[in-house]
Amino acid sequence: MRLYTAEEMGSADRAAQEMGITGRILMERAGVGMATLALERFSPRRAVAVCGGGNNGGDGFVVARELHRAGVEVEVVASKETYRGDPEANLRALRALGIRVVGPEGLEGVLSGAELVVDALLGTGFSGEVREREAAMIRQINASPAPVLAVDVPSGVDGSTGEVRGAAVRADLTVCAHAIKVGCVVSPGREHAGRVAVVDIGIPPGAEVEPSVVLNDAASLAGLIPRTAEPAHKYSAGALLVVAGSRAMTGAAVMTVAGAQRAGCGIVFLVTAAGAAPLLDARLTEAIVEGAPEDAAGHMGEEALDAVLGRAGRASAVVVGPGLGVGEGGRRLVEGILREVEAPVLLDADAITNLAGSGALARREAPAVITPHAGELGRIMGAGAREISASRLRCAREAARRHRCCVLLKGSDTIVVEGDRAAVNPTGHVALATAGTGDVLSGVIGALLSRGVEPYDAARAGAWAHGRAARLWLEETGWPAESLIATDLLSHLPRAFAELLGNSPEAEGPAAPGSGAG
Ligand SMILES: NC(=O)C1=CN([C@@H]2O[C@H](COP(=O)(O)OP(=O)(O)OC[C@H]3O[C@@H](n4cnc5c(N)ncnc54)[C@H](OP(=O)(O)O)[C@@H]3O)[C@@H](O)[C@H]2O)[C@@H](O)CC1
Ligand SMILES: Nc1ncnc2c1ncn2[C@@H]1O[C@H](COP(=O)(O)OP(=O)(O)O)[C@@H](O)[C@H]1O
Ligand SMILES: [K+]
Repeated sequence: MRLYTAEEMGSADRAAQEMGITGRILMERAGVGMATLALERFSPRRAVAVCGGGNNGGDGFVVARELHRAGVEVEVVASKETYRGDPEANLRALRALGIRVVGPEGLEGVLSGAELVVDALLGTGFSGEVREREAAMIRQINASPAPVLAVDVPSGVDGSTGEVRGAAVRADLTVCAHAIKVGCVVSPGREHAGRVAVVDIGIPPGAEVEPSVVLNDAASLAGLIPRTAEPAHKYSAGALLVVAGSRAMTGAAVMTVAGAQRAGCGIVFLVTAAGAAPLLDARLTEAIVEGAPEDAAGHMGEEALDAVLGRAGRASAVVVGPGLGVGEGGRRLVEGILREVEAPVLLDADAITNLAGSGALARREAPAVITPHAGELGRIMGAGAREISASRLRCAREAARRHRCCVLLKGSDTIVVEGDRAAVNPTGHVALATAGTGDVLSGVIGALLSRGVEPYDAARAGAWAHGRAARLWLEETGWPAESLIATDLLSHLPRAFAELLGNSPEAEGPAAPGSGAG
């Protein structure tokens, strides 16, 4: 599925016009397609179309005309006094049909009794902060009890970034012309968009441009995860070292290791604080657990580095961080790992926090992935979680550039960035907002790294499978999303991976003796 920024959509639009498909044709098809969806999804008897002064408003005029033709009682609010070009022609058609058109001052009146509001105030031509006049209209739309269908992008949301500065429409359904706009899948825009649909507006294939952000769907991940090839042994299937846990925090290490095992690792080593090792050894039947020196707080510090490096020599990837503990010793441990370990390293949780103010990631030449949530990213970017959350795509890109690594920024829209590449994951679910799911994710991505998958692809595939596992659990149990606990993901990760691998475990048949991940 394609994602476009405003600029990319503009390029495709211009290319289409150069091929003789006029803006008027595109607008007509957009409006007709959107009206069809409005009728299908909402069956309104009374509708209001709130139309701005640009082409987004022009689309809205076409939607209004089509709804009227289908017998819906329609009223139109036109935000500008004078229109030009295609929007003007479409507005004239409304007037000729006797459809009532009022100015912004009439909005409140027409909203009462509406069964659908079509939000065509601002589209991809908008960025920055909404001016007060339009902001007041947006607040009125949001105060109306009627469902809202947003044309192309919810008004007030930056279509290229998902950023919202000030007022923005909260839609139930956003219908994008030709391609989903990036701002409809990146938070906070994502939360404003509601469900997202696309209508074909007749852009010919030759007019497509290369998108700068991709939707991390199953199709884009096809073929990226290798099966374990014969002749195989447990090391060739992927050997992961997990450096996690502290005396008072053991569950995080369990979930990271278990996530890695279910994502196909042949062997998982855990180096943990000495005080946590006996308990973790008992709980992790298949893993090889080693206790390393700990400080008075029960955290591993620089003294644990020898144990870590000893094990790292046998591992094809390393995950550091869950339950590690925060402090100066932990910082030196993480810096030592980044300096000494050649294999891909994934940093999560406290390992990221420990690097606040450190240049160790940027200095590292070998591959690295970090998997922060907004708060953790803020710590290594010298910013607050709110600042990160307001500009997620920009901040993830900036972090990847500054720290020279692959960045997976967690959230409802999990974003993966490396260099110029960026992907937004669609499988996330609110059910994942529960303690420990991030630990499972770092184990899953670590497993993929250990199996030789490139960092950017490992992060994308891991995020996809992690979200998909939650959805499979919801489908299978029928239980409320709130009841999911992180370890529930473990039993559903295999089915999520089966979908990515393209064949179910049953279809594969029983493994021959001596094959598969040990
Ligand atoms: N491209 C395509 O292929 C196709 C595009 N299509 C459609 O066109 C849309 C893009 O249309 P667009 O470029 O005319 O811009 P649009 O979103 O209507 O915004 C301009 C209006 O917003 C206003 N405005 C701006 N900033 C503001 C602010 N801060 N605060 C308040 N107001 C502000 C600005 O006001 P002005 O500055 O002019 O006073 C002007 O009135 C796109 O989303 C899709 O729906 C389809 O028809 C088919 C093919
Ligand atoms: N509302 C949400 N929708 C989708 N995914 C979410 C949501 N909230 C959290 N997640 C996902 O859940 C995981 C939480 O990770 P994290 O915050 O590190 O938790 P923990 O440290 O407790 O494991 C991340 O993968 C994140 O993307
Ligand atoms: K809109």
